[in-house]
Amino acid sequence: MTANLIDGKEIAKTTRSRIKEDVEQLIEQGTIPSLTVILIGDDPASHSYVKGKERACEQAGITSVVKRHPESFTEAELVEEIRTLNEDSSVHGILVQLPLPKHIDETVVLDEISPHKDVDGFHPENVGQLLSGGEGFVPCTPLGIIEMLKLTGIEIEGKHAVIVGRSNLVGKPVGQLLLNENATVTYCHSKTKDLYKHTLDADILIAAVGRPQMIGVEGIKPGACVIDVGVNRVDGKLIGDVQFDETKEIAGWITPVPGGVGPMTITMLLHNTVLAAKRLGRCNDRS
Ligand SMILES: NC(=O)C1=CN([C@@H]2O[C@H](COP(=O)(O)OP(=O)(O)OC[C@H]3O[C@@H](n4cnc5c(N)ncnc54)[C@H](OP(=O)(O)O)[C@@H]3O)[C@@H](O)[C@H]2O)C=CC1
Ligand SMILES: Nc1nc(=O)c2c([nH]1)NC[C@@H]1CN(c3ccc(C(=O)N[C@@H](CCC(=O)O)C(=O)O)cc3)C=[N+]21
Repeated sequence: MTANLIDGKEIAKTTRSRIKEDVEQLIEQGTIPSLTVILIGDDPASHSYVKGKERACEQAGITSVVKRHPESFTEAELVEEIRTLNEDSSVHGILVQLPLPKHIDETVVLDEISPHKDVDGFHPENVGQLLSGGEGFVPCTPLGIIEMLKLTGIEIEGKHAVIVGRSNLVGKPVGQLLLNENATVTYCHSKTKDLYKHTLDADILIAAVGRPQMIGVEGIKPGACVIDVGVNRVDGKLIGDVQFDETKEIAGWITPVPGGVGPMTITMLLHNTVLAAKRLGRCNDRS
């Protein structure tokens, strides 16, 4: 059997044209959705991701502003900048590109972003909303994964979802979303013993580790849906966390890298920015 490919690029394209219509409607009503990205330091990968975000905003009609700062930018300066953006009613979404330089405390910074503008969904208030089933912002990569599964028609309810990776950015929130969709969820991580014992039972396997091709075909249940979140640059090429060529022969569904989860992450950033603009617009109407 050869797996069906989940074409993230194509799904992202369709979803982005829907978002663009929403943006046009908002603009007619007098609101131009706007995202500000803060980027510190000169990590080439971060600069390249941010470029991708800028391009996607432009195509969707969303205003994007990138504040680029040198590695020496201080935590106090960053907090001050975030406070100014929180107060600025023309800014709907704020994103601080991670990772931050070592001298800046990520928790301090992420807590400072207004939860109403936190389009990454990293603020504790939004994390709490995700746990309690509230209406906060959901992190983009996990949201993109669920959207892909739904639009592809893959059933989640009652399925065993196994997640390899438990980061705040991807692993934990994607598990919570799958649980909210009535999957049975297992988390694996670096201390997990006998990893494949767990992954071999996965109907839906989410690989979010950041180690090139660490999950081999021997860890895949035939017919499973395999979502590869890993983006690893090896010899100038992008490689996922799953051994794609072998796995695609036995899996039911698989996402490629590149062209899988990545384009959906950016699409959900656009989605969250539009959502923030709609919600903040409503607040301003009331005041
Ligand atoms: N496509 C996209 O849109 C995005 C892709 N990514 C990519 O996804 C990958 C993961 O990102 P992120 O979650 O931020 O990474 P982190 O480094 O924050 O987390 C990695 C996780 O993998 C676990 N892990 C490490 N080694 C092993 C092992 N040998 N066996 C099992 N688990 C292991 C860690 O366990 P422990 O907690 O015990 O340390 C940790 O929970 C990266 O390649 C990143 O580039 C990230 C965001 C968006
Ligand atoms: N505050 C914050 N929010 C994030 O969401 C965030 C972050 N920091 N730091 C880094 C990670 C990583 N990430 C990716 C986004 C898009 C692609 C993506 O579009 N990838 C393309 C390939 C792009 C390329 O060619 O380089 C693909 O997989 O097809 C990948 C990775 C978001 N992250």
